[in-house]
Amino acid sequence: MTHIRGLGYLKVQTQHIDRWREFALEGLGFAEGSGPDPDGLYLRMDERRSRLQLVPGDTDKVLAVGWEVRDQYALAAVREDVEKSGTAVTVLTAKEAAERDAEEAIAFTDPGGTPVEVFFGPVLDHSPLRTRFAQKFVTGAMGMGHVVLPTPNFAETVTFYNEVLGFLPRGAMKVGGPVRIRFMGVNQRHHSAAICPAPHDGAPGLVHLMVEVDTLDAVGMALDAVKERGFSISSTLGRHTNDKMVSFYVRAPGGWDVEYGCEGMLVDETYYTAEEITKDSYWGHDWSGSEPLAAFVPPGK
Ligand SMILES: Cc1ccc(O)c(O)c1CC[C@@H]1C(=O)CC[C@]2(C)C(=O)CC[C@@H]12
Ligand SMILES: [Fe+2]
Repeated sequence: MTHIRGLGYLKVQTQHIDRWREFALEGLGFAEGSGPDPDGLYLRMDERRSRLQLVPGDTDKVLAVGWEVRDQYALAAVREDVEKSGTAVTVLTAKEAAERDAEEAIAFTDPGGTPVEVFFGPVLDHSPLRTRFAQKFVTGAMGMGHVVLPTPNFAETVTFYNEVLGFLPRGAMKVGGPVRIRFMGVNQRHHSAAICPAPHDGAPGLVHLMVEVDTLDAVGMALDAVKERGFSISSTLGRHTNDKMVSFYVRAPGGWDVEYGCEGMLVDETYYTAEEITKDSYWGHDWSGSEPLAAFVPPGK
C-alpha cells in the first residue's frame, strides 16, 4: 500500500512566462492563484492556492513533481522507504515547505532524474474560484491529474515507483518491440503517473501533464481557445482505451504537452486487474501533426 494519495502540484521553470500566461489563463482556463515568487505564475484549479506553478528561468525544465500524503506520519513512512532504497532524501526547511504551501515536505531525485517532492498539509485559498469556461477541474481525492515522465533508466524507474513509493501498476502499452509505457495509480484516477522510456535525459523532463475537467464542452472550448492563440495541437481529440478519457494534447511553451480531458473512468480496486492495451485510443488522437517532444530530442539539438 502506498502512502501517496495523489499528484499534489507541479512546479516548472520556463523561459516563456508571458506566453505561459496566455496559454494557461486564456487558453486552458486555469484561474490565477498566488505564490511566493512575484514573477511566478501560480495557477489554481481548486481550493489550493496553486496546483501548477511556473517560475521564470533561462531553461525550460521540471523543478518538482509534488506528491501528496495524508499527514506527518505518512510523510515519515515515505521518507524511511526512500532512504532504505539508498536514495538520499532532503528534508525541506519550514521556509521551503511554506513556499510550497505545505506544512512539511521532503525532496529527492528518482532514478530517471525527475526531481520529486512529497508533502502534506496543503494551504487552502477559500476565495471563490472562477474559471474561464465555468468548468470544474476534477481534483479532490483524484489529485490534480497525471504526469508522464521520461526516463533513460526505464526498468529501475518503474521498480522505484512500484516498490519504493508503492504506486499500483495500472496496465501498460507496447511502444516498440518489447518496450512498454507503464501506467501507475494511487487513487481512483486510472493513472497518476506513466513512465515512458526516453533515449536520454533531455530537458524539460516531462512528456505531458494531464488535467481533467467536468464537461466535454469545456474541453472543446479550451481546444478552440488554444488554437485561436496559435498553440500547436500535438494530438487531436480522441478517447483513450485505458482510462476512457476524451482529451486533446497541446504543446506548452517549453516543449512538453498538456493533455486536457474529461470523462476519465474511476478504478474500483476490488475488481481491477492490470491490462495491456494494444491501441492508445478507440478513435481520434491523431499525433501526425505533433512537433517533436523536447524530452526525446538529444540535448544541444
Ligand atoms: C496511451 C495513453 C493512454 C492514456 C493516457 O493518458 C496517455 O497519455 C496515453 C499515451 C499517449 C501517447 C501515445 O499514445 C503515443 C506515444 C506517446 C506520445 C508518448 O511517447 C508519451 C505519450 C504517448
Ligand atoms: Fe496522458
